[in-house]
Amino acid sequence: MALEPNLLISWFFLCIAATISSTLFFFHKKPHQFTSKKLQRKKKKLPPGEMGLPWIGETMEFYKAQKSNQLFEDFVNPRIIKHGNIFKTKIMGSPTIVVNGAEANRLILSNEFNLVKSSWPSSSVQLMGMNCIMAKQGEKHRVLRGIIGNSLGYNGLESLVPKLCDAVRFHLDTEWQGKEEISLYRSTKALTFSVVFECLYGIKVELGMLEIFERVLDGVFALPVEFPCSRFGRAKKARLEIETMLVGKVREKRREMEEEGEVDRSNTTLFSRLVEAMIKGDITEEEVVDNMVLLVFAAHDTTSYAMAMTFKMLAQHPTCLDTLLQENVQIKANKGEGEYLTVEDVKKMKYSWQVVRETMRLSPPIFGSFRKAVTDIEYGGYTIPKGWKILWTTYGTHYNPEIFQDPMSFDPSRFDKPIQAYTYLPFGGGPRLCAGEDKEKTTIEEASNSVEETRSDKEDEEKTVEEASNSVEETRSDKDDERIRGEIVERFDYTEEGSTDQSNSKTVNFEDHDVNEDEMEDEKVLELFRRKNSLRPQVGESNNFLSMNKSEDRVLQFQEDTPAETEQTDAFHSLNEIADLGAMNQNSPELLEGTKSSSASDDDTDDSSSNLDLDYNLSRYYFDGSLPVSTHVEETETHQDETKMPLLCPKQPVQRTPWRNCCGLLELLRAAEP
Ligand code: HEM
Repeated sequence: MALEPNLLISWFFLCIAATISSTLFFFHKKPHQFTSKKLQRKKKKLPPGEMGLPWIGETMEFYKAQKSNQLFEDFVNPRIIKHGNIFKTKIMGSPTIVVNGAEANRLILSNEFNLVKSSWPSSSVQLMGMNCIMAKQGEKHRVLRGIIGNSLGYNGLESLVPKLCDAVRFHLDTEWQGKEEISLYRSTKALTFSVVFECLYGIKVELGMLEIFERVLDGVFALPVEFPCSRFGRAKKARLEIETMLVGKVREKRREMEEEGEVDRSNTTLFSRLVEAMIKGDITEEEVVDNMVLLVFAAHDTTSYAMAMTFKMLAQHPTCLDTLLQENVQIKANKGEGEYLTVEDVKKMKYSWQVVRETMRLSPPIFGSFRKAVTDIEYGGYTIPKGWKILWTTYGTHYNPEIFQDPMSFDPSRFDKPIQAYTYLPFGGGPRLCAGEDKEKTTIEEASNSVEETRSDKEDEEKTVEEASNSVEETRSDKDDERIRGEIVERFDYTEEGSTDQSNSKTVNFEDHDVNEDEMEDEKVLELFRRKNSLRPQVGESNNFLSMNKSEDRVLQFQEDTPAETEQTDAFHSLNEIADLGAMNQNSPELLEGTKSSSASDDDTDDSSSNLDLDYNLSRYYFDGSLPVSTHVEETETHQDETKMPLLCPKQPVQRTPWRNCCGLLELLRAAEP
């Protein structure tokens, strides 16, 4: 009992100590937390821009621009002018930051898995498959990348090149030989589709297969609403058909390979490599099938466009065509009768590759693509909040006069000089750099060469062909490719989603932010826009702008006046089911209508009278209606001596000049001479 007062005193002091320390803690800690949060919130400055209407945001403007194939010109560019190279918007429920410029490209593309992750709309993921490489992160991505990359790298190409030669030759013989009219884009599509199936998979293309795949493609950017009659519903049905077919092929291949035992490495296809990995247990059957589906689209839809545009550019630039032909003549001069091209020959096609690169600078087959921030990213004085979508574009640098002088002119020789990293991005960059870059290069160049072979049979008699130089320097692009590939392997650790490795990053914050995550998760944003052509000027190039618009208007005026155009479009409708182009399709008949009417109402069209021939020809670039009608090269960029150059019209009869060795693509260009 005597201890009681002491206990009380101790208790009393204890209470006082606790009160003081908790008060100190409260006053010391809480205000600090409060202040820092406030400061942090203050630090998070969103880029300028408008979020538009609730939920819908600026989706309507976005769709409208996309529908008229003017996504950059009508949606991105006006906002760059207003807000700068980085701006915010909201598209299809997702808050999105659009970034432009080399620095931003580097930050976003090189920090895949660290700061951002690839982010596809749910319609695309459902149609390509949850297990395709584009939807994979981390280790799974690395494994798939290894399998695909090995088949498409230069080593894999060694066995692929002869097959590509055969495929191109066969296509020219069967589809071009003796024809007076060629639908160029349809033709390149059919060619690249068969190249993927027959050369990469070793599967014979059967009648109707391309059409089924086109039905899937039609739904890739549609709203994921699955009614039997909706575009997405039709696409899903087509995907199921493909899946059933591919599962059968995969199982058959597996049986075959298991019975054979050791695989003959010299004759492996991408398909057999995928199945081999499945047998080893590295990937599943679903992964094999989904990646086969994805690769069909990734490979054929892009390459066919690049190929068609390359031929168009060559048709419009005869001096470039001559130089390209010379290069091919020289390569052929060193080949024996019936001898196949090799990867080394392809490497020598320096100028041919420059032509293709320049074409893809002006008309990149892919507009750009979307990512999603996996953490807050500080860039350019602004915060890109975690969970927001990020759209990087090829156009932000491809059309920049500070990077590419006189950006709207077609000048393959600009690739003589080194190109700054992350300014030229038709194949993307970073860990998701296109896996098929080398193969794409080879297919297009082979088409030129096969054609050249037929042409030069005749030319050989007329010309003394110089000895081809076997020591053609490795192009800068080759070195670049190697470097980038090296970067992918060495620099990027395949850390799982949400990794906080900041080695390549700018300032990175890891705090959560106020934006509703459910909203972020909405995957309905359109991604990977194939930006067709319709050349437009760069921001601030007002002189160019005017003259180009005039030029385009003239073209469009003629389109309206040219009955051939309607015929072509009609023929296209009856030819295939792709004519069922919905509102989202950039090449829809509505687009044709829309373009016509807008041109008709423009006053500038009168200026065109002095260039009727040129415009008439230009106006014929329909490519089956699958490309925008306004494909043309502006008068300003055409050399004086080229202005009367007749242009390749895929549907234009070429009877004026007899076909010499008639199956060549480039021969056709020649045949269009007046
Ligand atoms: C002109 C032709 C081509 C162009 C312009 C092109 C463009 C691109 C671009 C821009 C990307 C990156 C997308 C992104 O960052 O989200 C990409 C990725 C990819 N491409 Fe291509 N591509 C072409 C041809 C091919 C071919 C022929 C193949 C295969 C045979 C292919 C297979 C792939 C694959 C698998 C990916 C995904 C890579 C990954 O996620 O790691 N592409 N392509």
